[in-house]
Amino acid sequence: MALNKFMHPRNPYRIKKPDFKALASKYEEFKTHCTTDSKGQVHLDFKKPECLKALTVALLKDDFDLDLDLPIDRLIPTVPLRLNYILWLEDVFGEGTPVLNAIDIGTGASCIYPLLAAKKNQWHFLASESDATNFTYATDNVKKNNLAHLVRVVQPTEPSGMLCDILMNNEESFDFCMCNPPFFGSNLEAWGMLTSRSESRPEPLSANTASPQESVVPGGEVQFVKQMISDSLVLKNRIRVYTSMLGKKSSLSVLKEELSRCEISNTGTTELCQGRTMRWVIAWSFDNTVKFPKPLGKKLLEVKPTNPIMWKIPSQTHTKQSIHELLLKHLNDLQMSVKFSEDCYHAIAHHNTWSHQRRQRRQKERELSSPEKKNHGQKRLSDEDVSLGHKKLKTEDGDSVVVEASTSSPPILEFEMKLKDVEGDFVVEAKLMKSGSKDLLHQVLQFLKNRVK
Ligand SMILES: C[S@@+](CC[C@H](N)C(=O)[O-])C[C@H]1O[C@@H](n2cnc3c(N)ncnc32)[C@H](O)[C@@H]1O
Repeated sequence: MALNKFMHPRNPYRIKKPDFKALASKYEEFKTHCTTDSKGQVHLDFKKPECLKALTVALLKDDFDLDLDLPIDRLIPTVPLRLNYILWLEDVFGEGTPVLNAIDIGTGASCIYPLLAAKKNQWHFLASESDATNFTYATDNVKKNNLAHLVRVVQPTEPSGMLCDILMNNEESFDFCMCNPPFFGSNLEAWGMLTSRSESRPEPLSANTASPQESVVPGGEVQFVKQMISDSLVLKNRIRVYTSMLGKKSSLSVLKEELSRCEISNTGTTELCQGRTMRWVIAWSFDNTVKFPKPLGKKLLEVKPTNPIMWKIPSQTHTKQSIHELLLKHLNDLQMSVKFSEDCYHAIAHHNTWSHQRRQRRQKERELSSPEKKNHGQKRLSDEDVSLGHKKLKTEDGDSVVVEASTSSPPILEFEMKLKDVEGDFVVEAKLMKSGSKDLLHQVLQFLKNRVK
C-alpha cells in the first residue's frame, strides 16, 4: 500500500485499513468470500472478482450506509480512489461543502460517484451511462438507496454522446462535471500488450473486471476528454468547473496542450494516490473566480511516523487553566480549527499563518506611520504569502496579524497536543497527525512558546 500515505488528508482509508475480520462478523455475504488462517487472520483473494465485489459492497455499507448491487462482469470500483476524487472536488468548492449540482459522465453500474457524494454531501447529480446493462444497474442502485430525489441517471442519445448530448433538452446550470473515462484506445492496450518492457508495471494484485465498453474507446481517454473540452467550448459557464480523471500521466500534458490551444487558461490538476495505484485529474473553467487548489505535492502529504515534541512550562508562572486559555487563544489567532477534549487539542491548519509575523508587524507599523497610508490598513501580499494560498491579509489592533485564508485549500498541518502535569511542572506533548511536516510543527510550537512563557 505504498501510496496510501499520499492519499487525500481527509480520506479515512489513509490510516484505516479495512478490517476483514470485523466486516466478516457483520456481513454474512462478505464472510462467505473470506478464508481464515491458522492464526485466526482473515484473508480475501483479490484475484477473484467476487471477492473484490464483496469488499466494495461491504465497505460502502459499513462506511456510507449504501446498498449496492454490482454485476460481476463490469468494473468494480475501489472506494478509496473514488473518495479521493470527491474530496478534491470539495477542496475546489471550499470548506463547508455547499450543496452542489453536478454531472457524472459514464457513471458505471455502481453509480459510485453520485451515490457517494449524494450520501456524503447531499450533492445533486445528473449521471450519464451509455452501456445498457450499466444504465439498468445504476438506475436500480439509485432507487435501492432512496436517492432518486438527488440522482437522475440518463443514457446519451448517441453511444458516444457527451455533455452537449445529455444537456440538449435541459436548461439547467451545473457547478461541475466529473468523469472516469474509458482509459484505453484498443483492446490490445487494455490487455497491456502495447506497453513496452521498460514501461511495464508489476502484475496487478487484483482482478480487472472491466468490460471492453468500459475500458476502451476510440482514441482512448485523450480523445474522450478532448470531446469534453470541445463540448465545454459550446456550454462555457453552464458548467462552472469541468473535470476528468485520467489513468495515464502522459495524457495530462497532451490535454493541457489542447486546453491551451483552445485558449482556456484557468486550469488545474491533481494526483490521486491510493494503494499501488495513481490517477490524475485535469480541470478547467471559464470562470476566473474559480481557483484550483495548488497540488500539495507528495512532500507535504507524506506523514512519517515521528516522536512527539515536548515542551516544559514552569508551574511558577502558570496554572493549568491559564495555559489552557493561552493555548486556545493563540491557536485560534492562527486560524486553526481546534477540537479540545480530555486535555488534548486536535488542530488543523490550512495555511501558514505563523511565519514572518514580526516582518508583517514591522510592515504594518511602517504603513501606519506613513501619512498617505494611514487609512490603508491593508497590506500587499508577498510572493510567499500568495504561494501559500492566502487570499488577503488585514491588520488589527495590537500586535496580531490576521490572515484571511482562502478556504479552498486542503490542510497543510494536522497535529495533536496534550497538556500534562509532570512532577509539578506542565508539559505540552505535540505529535504530527495526518498532514504536514515536523518542521511546520516545530514552527507552530516556537510561536506558542514565545507567547506562553
Ligand atoms: C471507466 S468506467 C467508469 C465507471 C464509474 N464512473 C467508476 O468510476 O467506477 C467508464 C464508464 O463510462 C461509460 N461510457 C463510455 N462512453 C460513454 C459516453 N459517451 N457517455 C456515457 N457513458 C459512457 C462506460 O460504459 C463505463 O461505464
